[in-house]
Amino acid sequence: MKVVNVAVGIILKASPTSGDNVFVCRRPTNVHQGGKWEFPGGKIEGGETTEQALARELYEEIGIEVNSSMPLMVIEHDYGDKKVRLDIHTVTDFSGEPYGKEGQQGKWDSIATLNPQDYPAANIAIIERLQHSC
Ligand SMILES: Nc1nc2c([nH]c(=O)n2[C@@H]2O[C@H](COP(=O)(O)OP(=O)(O)OP(=O)(O)O)[C@@H](O)[C@H]2O)c(=O)[nH]1
Ligand SMILES: [Mg+2]
Repeated sequence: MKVVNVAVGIILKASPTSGDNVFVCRRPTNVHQGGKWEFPGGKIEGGETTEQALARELYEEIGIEVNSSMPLMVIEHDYGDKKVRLDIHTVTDFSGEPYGKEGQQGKWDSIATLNPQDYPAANIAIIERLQHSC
């Protein structure tokens, strides 16, 4: 099965006033892993670098402009119906206020209390990594 390459952004608030420090979105019900929460991002298109895809997807999906990003980890996961390779980057330096630009739900949430069950299975390792470093 072909692997789908995906750029994923962990959008971190520089100085959170409450515990809410990461921006997450809800996947529409009619798509792969629909209804689950996710870190915004999407498929890397032919000819794009991961950084270019990340910047494009984050502008399209949540309306922010990425100024810089840092590679965090890569996860490969086989869902049975689909194989994905997630190239995950943290983004702390961006312009604009993120929102669900495609009509999807979007919110700031607290890393410490993210529930992996609300996310696609590939995200369990991401959430563990984030929770162990905060
Ligand atoms: N964006 C995103 N995708 C994820 C995450 N975890 C995860 O398994 N995926 C999977 O990565 C794949 C591609 O992501 P996507 O559906 O956002 O791609 P996209 O924005 O280009 O969508 P489109 O092709 O409908 O425009 C999906 O199969 C999705 O289930 C995550 O945290 N964020
Ligand atoms: Mg997407």
